Amino acid sequence: MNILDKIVLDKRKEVNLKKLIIPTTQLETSALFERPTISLAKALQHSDTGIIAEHKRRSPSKAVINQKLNVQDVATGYEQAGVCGMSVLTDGKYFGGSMDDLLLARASVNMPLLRKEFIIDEYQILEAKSYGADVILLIAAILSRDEIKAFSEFAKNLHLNVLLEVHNEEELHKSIMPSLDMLGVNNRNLKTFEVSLETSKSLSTIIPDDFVKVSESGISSMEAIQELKNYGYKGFLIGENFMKTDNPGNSAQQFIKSLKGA
Ligand SMILES: O=C(O)c1ccccc1NCC(=O)[C@H](O)[C@H](O)COP(=O)(O)O
Repeated sequence: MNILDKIVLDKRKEVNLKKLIIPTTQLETSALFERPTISLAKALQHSDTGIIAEHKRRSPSKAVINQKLNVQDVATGYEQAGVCGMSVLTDGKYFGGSMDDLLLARASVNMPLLRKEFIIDEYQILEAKSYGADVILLIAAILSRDEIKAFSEFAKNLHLNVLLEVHNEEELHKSIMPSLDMLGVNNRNLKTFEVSLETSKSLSTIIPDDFVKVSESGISSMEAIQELKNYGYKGFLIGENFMKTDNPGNSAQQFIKSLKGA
């Protein structure tokens, strides 16, 4: 069994258990549920850098990245650096994240927050909204077309942005639909962990112009961003490159400064 199948299997068990502890009615009546959301798609369209900075303690491909920092400091550092939005990994078993990370990030900043999760159930979308997210991620590799349609429409009804992630042509063709805001190309193959920016370049031509294009993973230089911009990318999701440092906010600030000066 590959790692993605294993993650999904664990996620189903986790979600089924969570439903017993916090019922959907409780999520829907939480204080944060009715708040207005902030659009990441709009922020990216109007940005000259397009950086979405991630909070990522560890990962299946890299084990430990940074266990020392707290999410509030990382979030405020990213906001002060001028990023367009922040991605918060909420998976505990494989990434060391939690829903509390999302909540604490929401309490600290006023920029678009993406819940980075393996979404396989509408329950997780309600959870995302009630813990302060503005955007959800849907991963084409683990969802059918019908699920992508149902989950994205469900999220749109909650005024959440939807970022749909693909890694190859087949996933892209399966996923194109009007209920998506952003199309993300993950440069990392989530089954083998191989990373290549060529994936973003080659898929760029077949992504319709109606979607904001986001390139994800393995981005660590401003040269890479400048090149990806030539392929129409507006958003750049960066995790490890910032999180492996002692001060991710500072790293993001330096990165953005050099991007703007280039
Ligand atoms: O990062 C991993 O090892 C990973 C493994 C399996 C599924 C997902 C995984 N990562 C999620 C992400 O998409 C990245 O955290 C995100 O794009 C940032 O990537 P990077 O800048 O390379 O940390």
